[in-house]
Amino acid sequence: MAGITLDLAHAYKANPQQDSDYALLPLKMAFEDGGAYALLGPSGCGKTTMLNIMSGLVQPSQGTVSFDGRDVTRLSPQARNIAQVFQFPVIYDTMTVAENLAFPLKNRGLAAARIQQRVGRIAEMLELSAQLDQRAAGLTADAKQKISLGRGLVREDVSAVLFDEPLTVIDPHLKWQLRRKLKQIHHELGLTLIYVTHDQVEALTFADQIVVMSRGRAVQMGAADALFERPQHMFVGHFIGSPGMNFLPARLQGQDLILGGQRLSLAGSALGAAMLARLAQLAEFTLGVRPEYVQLRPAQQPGCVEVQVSKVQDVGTYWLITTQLAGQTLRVRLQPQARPPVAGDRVWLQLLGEHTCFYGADEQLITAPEVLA
Ligand SMILES: Nc1ncnc2c1ncn2[C@@H]1O[C@H](COP(=O)(O)OP(=O)(O)OP(=O)(O)O)[C@@H](O)[C@H]1O
Repeated sequence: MAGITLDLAHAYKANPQQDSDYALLPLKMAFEDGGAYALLGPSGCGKTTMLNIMSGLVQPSQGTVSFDGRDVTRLSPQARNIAQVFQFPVIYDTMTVAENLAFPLKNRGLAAARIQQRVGRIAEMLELSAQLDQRAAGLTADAKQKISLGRGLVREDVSAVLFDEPLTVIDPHLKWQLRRKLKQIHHELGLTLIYVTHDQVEALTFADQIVVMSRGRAVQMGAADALFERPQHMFVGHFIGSPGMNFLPARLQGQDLILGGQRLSLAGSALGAAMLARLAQLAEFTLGVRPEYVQLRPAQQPGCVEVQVSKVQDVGTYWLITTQLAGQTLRVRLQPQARPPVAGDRVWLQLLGEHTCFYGADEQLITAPEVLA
């Protein structure tokens, strides 16, 4: 197992001139030995490029990759001792399940008894024990991909196991089970696992630390609660959550916040002096608040804004209320209640509180402990 450090940038084209020429903009990042990480972001943001740079399938155009402090930038995937699992099964159809799982161990020259023991353990974890003697050719796509996962996990001596959207071909119900299983396997085997996905639920279920990526940039690395509670970049607020964070342009005038043409007194609000001083330096900034933290309040309550309800949806465990404030959409998640508002109503919302975030040029202006200080 190894800790992996990246200090690099990558462009597939020669002589990159502008940000959009890079698949990965300059970044410095450390993945700890034994950690479970997800690289999360939309299609084309650079996840696979980052994974392939770690495995050695792609050489970065600038900078270095280190394993436990040793520069491995020019080493092949074999020399880096990496296991990689791809979107589609990579197995030998003519071999049995057991032979497929044993293959990476035989290649390393392990003793037969040790191979049998390890194959048995991995098969049990992935619920493949009953199929060990079957030929892979006759198995379902789901079972074949489980074998691929098993082949990735079977060796104890790898530096890391890298997964590139490994559950794409898996049936939705089994997908849910396998995600949880992978997390359990991580705890049991203690391997360094790095997992690429564009699915936030997959990332949040599997990983202890998630790297959110957007257009070649790693915009935040953090645990699920940090990404939810304190997105450091507006993209994280937008991408994580269902629906994502609300964003509204805002400015300060004296002790009042101007939001959608309405004036909110900040007297008695939860915002601390440091935050107010920072906001006062800016002509305009963006207020971010998650739909979960917007509160419905009685009319004319100080510190609240008046909005018009445009849509009310019953989403089962909560109501999703869509409202409009001076041409901006603001979504609210409400617990089911006797009399939810209806489209066309005018209601009052409290947006300010300990969970409100502020952004300038897409970046969070001030971090968690200082917001209320
Ligand atoms: N071999 C290549 N040659 C040239 N450009 C490439 C190559 N591979 C990827 N790219 C480009 O680099 C950028 C990042 O691609 P990458 O595959 O790393 O993103 P991704 O986040 O993994 O997306 P996806 O989920 O669609 O695979 C994209 O603009 C892509 O078109």
